[in-house]
Amino acid sequence: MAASSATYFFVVRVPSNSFSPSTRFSFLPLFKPSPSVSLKASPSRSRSANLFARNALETIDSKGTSVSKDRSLEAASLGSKPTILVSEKLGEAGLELLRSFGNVDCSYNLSPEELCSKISLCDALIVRSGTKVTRQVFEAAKGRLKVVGRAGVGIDNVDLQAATEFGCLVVNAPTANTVAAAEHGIALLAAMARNVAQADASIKAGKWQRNKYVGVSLVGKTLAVMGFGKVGSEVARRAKGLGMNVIAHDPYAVADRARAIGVDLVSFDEAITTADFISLHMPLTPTTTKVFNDGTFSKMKKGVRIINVARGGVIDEDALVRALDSGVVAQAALDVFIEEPPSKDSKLVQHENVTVTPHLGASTKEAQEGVAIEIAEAVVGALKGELSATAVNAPMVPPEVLSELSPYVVLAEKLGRMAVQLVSGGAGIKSAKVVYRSARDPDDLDTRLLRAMITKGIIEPISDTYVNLVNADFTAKQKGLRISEERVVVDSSPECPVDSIELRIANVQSKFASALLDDGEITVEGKVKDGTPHLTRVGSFSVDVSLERNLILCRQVDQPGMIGRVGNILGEKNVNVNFMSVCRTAARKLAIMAIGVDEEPDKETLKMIGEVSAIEEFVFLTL
Ligand SMILES: NC(=O)c1ccc[n+]([C@@H]2O[C@H](COP(=O)([O-])OP(=O)(O)OC[C@H]3O[C@@H](n4cnc5c(N)ncnc54)[C@H](O)[C@@H]3O)[C@@H](O)[C@H]2O)c1
Ligand SMILES: O=C(O)[C@H](O)COP(=O)(O)O
Repeated sequence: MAASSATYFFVVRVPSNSFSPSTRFSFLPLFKPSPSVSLKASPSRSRSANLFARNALETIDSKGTSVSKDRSLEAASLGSKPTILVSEKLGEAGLELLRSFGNVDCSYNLSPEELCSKISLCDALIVRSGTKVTRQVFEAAKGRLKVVGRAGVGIDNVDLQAATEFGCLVVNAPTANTVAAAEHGIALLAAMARNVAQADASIKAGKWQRNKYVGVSLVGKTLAVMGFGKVGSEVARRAKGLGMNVIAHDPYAVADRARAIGVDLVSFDEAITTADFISLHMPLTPTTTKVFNDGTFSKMKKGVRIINVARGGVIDEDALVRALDSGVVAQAALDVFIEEPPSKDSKLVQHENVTVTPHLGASTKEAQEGVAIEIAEAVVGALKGELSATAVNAPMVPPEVLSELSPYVVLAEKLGRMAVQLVSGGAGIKSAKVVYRSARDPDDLDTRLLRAMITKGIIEPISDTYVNLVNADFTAKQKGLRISEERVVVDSSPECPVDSIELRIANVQSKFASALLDDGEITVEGKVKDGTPHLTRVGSFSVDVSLERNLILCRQVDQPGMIGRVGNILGEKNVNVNFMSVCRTAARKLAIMAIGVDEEPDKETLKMIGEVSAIEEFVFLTL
């Protein structure tokens, strides 16, 4: 049954007015309008959506969720625009941008229950550090939530694992508040050294305590910056300007970058044992949690002063109280706490040698406007299907790579969809192999996107799981599907990233035996021609048919009149043929006919095709 690859084939291009090839590429089609509503919104619906946006803004700062607000959210969520829930205060410029794209509901101070009850009506959620985006939130979203935007840097309040499992992209705004946070760190450093907060409180209480509030000087002192990233390096730069000797500890920082601003990178122990001031700027991760504890405080210079504008959780707060009481730590200035807000009777907050601010690091007008724009752009881009440069739980693919790979991404998904439909009982697929033929060096071809789309193509037709670049690998693992990849360097133009993609599925039965190679693997291969994905091989049969909507594959005994006979059946049933390709092993021997059709033929039409005597087997595939 398998034909040699040296086959004859010819192609009939059937002009069709009704078909318009899909030109828009979207690798992460995150927002899909509600299926219950027509995509062409009536003018009245557009008006009500705009009205909704206005109403929503009027809910700012309202505690709790009024019935009328949720009704408008429900109404808007059915429309053709995405619904974006903003759960903490966001700069106006960002809100404007969001409103120009979707329905925006600003509901602040939601309880966890209120957030969970709203979230299934929302396509995107924008938070700052005050909203905990837990697994329960993703569960309650029932698959609708596609993007979480963190208007700021730290994403420790978002359950990233759960986001990934639910295919929800998380993006942050990592740059716009850097300077604000660094300035706040310096403000706390200076205020602490000169007892500004304590002296202010004292004088307001009617006292005049000049001897009590004698401070310490900064010039000539050693500052250890723990975490030499964006904020840490800006703090270091400013501290140098104050005449401090700055050292830094960061296991991942580049020494040259530090040296360029006159900072030595040192070990953790050297940093904490030599510093007079220690300023914390690392993220909260399992490794940094409570990294400042009884053990580490005991190694510090007696009388050290600590500033924390990073995350409360990097310090064991009880241990810090002990270190302050014993005098090992002379003073601390804290903007962040394990629990926010901290309890009123927190020993740490109430300690006389502690200066506190309520997580104000990013709170300047300038930073908040910048963050709002940065996050709004990222969320809108993600909803449009673009990959954000600030994606936290998805591989970052540079825009130029993305645009180059875009037609191959479509091809990859269609090959996956095709292959799974060729398997009888598709759910039993355990492994798939993808072979990329390319003139490029394997290191010069990023296939993560292609692999994700093949996974999407294989999984989506046989399950209700939504697959995208975020959750593709996770979902494949969950379903017990192992995707292996092979790259074959071929002699073609390196201008073109991929010459062909071949997908093989082993250890399965096929409902179209001609799709099996001699080794028993279902094999389909495709290429991109003039920007359009084409099927170029099924099993060992060469074909050439553009992968557009629906495809009928027939194996037949080659004889005159076959194209006409099948074409007539389809024509009589008003099924528009847009492409046809026939490949045969030799004249009057076996042939494979691939027919692209715009409409899905009904069962009767397919039965009639099957009854054509020369047709040995056929399959209908939806792409
Ligand atoms: N208080 C605020 O309002 C405020 C504002 C902005 C940022 N932040 C927080 O400040 C921190 C830093 O922000 P950023 O924008 O500079 O982030 P960043 O990612 O640019 O820098 C973090 C640095 O920490 C380093 N790091 C990671 N693990 C470390 C470890 N174990 N020891 C030492 N260094 C380690 C990383 O290599 C990185 O260079 C984050 O926790 C962020 O959430 C707080
Ligand atoms: O990580 C951050 O960006 C800061 O902690 C700012 O948090 P905020 O947005 O809640 O002010």
